[in-house]
Amino acid sequence: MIEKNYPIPNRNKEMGQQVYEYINTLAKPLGSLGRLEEIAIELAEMKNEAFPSVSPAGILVFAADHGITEEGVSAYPQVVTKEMVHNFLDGGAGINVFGRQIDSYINIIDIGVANDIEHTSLINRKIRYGTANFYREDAMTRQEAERAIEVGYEQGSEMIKKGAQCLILGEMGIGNTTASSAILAVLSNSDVATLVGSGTGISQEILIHKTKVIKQSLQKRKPNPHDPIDIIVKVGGLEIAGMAGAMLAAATNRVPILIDGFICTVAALLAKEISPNAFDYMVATHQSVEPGHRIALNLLGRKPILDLDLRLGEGTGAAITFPILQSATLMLKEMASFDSAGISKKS
Ligand SMILES: O=C(O)c1ccc[n+]([C@@H]2O[C@H](COP(=O)([O-])O)[C@@H](O)[C@H]2O)c1
Ligand SMILES: Cc1cc2nc[nH]c2cc1C
Repeated sequence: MIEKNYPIPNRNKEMGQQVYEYINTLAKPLGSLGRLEEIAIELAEMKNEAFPSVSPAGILVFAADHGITEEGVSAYPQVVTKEMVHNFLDGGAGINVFGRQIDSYINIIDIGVANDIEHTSLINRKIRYGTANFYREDAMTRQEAERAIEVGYEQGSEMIKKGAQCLILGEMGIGNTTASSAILAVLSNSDVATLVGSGTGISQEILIHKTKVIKQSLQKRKPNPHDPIDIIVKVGGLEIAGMAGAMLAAATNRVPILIDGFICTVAALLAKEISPNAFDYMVATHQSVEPGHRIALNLLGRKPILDLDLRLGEGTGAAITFPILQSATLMLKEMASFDSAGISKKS
């Protein structure tokens, strides 16, 4: 069913144990840096390094359109995807601001926007001009779904070659909460109504309509819950598949994956379905307002670090959380020990 195997190494638990013991020598009450200590251990296990670094981060924003927008499921018109890509390229979007704040690399990738975009900084890897309307037909072909994962893998690998020490995956795609909700309903085998949300901000009336559209689409398309590629083919999104591919590249290279909001977490679930080991490299950064995000994170098995009522996407929540990961690595690198600082130990 899955044509490609990804050689993802296991996290090094022995390294984790070593770092745990080292943290206990630092000049602070035992365990007093709480989850920061857990994060430091996890990063050390992922990178197989006692003093891991997450700087610089590499941000990849995958942009694509969704044919399902024809059914009136978003608060904004499809053309906003293209307009926001221009905004990313001009440096004015939320992710640009937070990306600059953390001195990251940032690449904007057109993996399936419905319009042509001319810009020297744009990475044009367009697979098709938006997905098909999955209420009426499959979103894409199997070849396109596999290609989207491959493009993501290539983009992730390139960013890592450039020197990124962790990847932040972001997305832009009007209508992609509808695709993500459909994917999550299949993967979690739950009722659509329990996980669907207002995305960019639709009314209660449109939310009921969106729920119906997803339910009926799933009845018609019948995605195979055991075949992640088939789920992408039937109800997926090109940017969602691209993010999953980039996550597989990160995991293959022992690079931590900073998972953003609802759409990104659904991509993480797909990556985990494709290659379960990828899970070892995933850090859930924040809890989005979108109701399906809680379900997606539970299914993934990761606890988010922040809860700031965000629902923007683009990778913004992950970029905002990045300094916390950086704090964990600096704790390891720079804190003095009881011995070096001449501090008396616990009596
Ligand atoms: O990341 C999230 O949790 C999130 C939650 C709601 C909306 N979004 C963003 O909003 C867009 C999709 O919303 P919609 O209503 O058009 O499906 C898409 O561009 C996402 O980046 C993102
Ligand atoms: C303006 C705008 C910016 C976005 N960024 C991610 N999704 C978005 C949706 C809209 C509508």
